[in-house]
Amino acid sequence: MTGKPDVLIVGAGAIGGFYGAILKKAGCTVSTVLRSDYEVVREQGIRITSPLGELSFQPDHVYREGDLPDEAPDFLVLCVKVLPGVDRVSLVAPWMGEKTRLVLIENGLDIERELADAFPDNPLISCLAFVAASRTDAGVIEHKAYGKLVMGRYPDGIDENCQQLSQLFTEGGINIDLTEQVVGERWRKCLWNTPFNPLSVIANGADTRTILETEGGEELIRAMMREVMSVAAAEGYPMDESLIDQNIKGTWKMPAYKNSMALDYLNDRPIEREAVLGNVVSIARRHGISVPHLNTVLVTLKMRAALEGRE
Ligand SMILES: NC(=O)C1=CN([C@@H]2O[C@H](COP(=O)(O)OP(=O)(O)OC[C@H]3O[C@@H](n4cnc5c(N)ncnc54)[C@H](OP(=O)(O)O)[C@@H]3O)[C@@H](O)[C@H]2O)C=CC1
Ligand SMILES: CC(C)(CO)C(=O)C(=O)O
Repeated sequence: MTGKPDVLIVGAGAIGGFYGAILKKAGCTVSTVLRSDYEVVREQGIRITSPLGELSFQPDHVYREGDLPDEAPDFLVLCVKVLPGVDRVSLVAPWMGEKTRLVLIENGLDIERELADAFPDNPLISCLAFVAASRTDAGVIEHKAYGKLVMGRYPDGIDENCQQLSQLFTEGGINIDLTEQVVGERWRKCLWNTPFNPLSVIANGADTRTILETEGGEELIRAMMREVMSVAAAEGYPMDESLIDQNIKGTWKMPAYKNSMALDYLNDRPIEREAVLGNVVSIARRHGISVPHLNTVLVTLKMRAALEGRE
């Protein structure tokens, strides 16, 4: 016993492994539920290279689906990709206790609702990760840069659970922005992800530079951003137009970068098309808002997936 909370990471890939390491550094007991990396992580732990220094760690327990922990964790941190074939409710259900706080570190819009409905009595903390990390081999994670988390209670507010988790991440060396409006923050993050991630896949895994430097590329991104903004506003999360310029300028300043969806596509893994793009188009439809650029990208991705036998 460390006196610090027990944390269970479900889906310890790039994000789960990295943020699990931060919580371990903060003194928490950190266990993992793994699938394909189970044997390797049991033997060798999670190896991480990072500009933050040594973060590699051996999880306190290494589980796989079907195992049952002796005690439910204080925090269950879910970091699997949000994919149509992945039943996240069934995945976490066996590990949830009465007092377990459920934490999501995942991309996408409207991804909390099904978990909030399934576990109405467990506090739900939703987080957005601003980090560049990837899993380069089984149990091996490369953290390249950044790491900030934006965090709030779902659907809104900041409670003592958020404060406690935020404190732990801070102790582990990560910057945290606590927000009263985490859903609004998801829209702000998707202002970037919803155009860039799917477009990089259509462009065969293109990086940010290629997208912006291609004639018409920046214009296309701006048009998609405007559509995301109009849907967000209809949902009650208006954003200032200047955010588009800020995002574009910030991206020009970054070195060429392949986002997580581009990496999934290039590594032949399923992409989070619905969580990042499809849900935005569905919400637009509900409000009767026309989003022709987003819809074109969505339908094109579906065609590609059909041709490539991806779904
Ligand atoms: N990587 C990044 O830089 C960023 C990622 N994000 C978001 O974070 C989330 C996680 O992404 P990331 O960590 O990159 O993804 P990874 O693919 O690296 O990790 C996901 C992990 O979940 C595991 N998993 C899936 N299903 C199960 C299961 N049934 N039981 C146990 N483990 C399972 C996978 O195992 P297996 O190998 O068996 O599939 C894998 O280890 C996504 O929503 C992503 O969009 C957000 C910002 C940046
Ligand atoms: C913001 C960014 C680009 C990395 O933090 C991301 O969310 C992704 O790679 O999907």
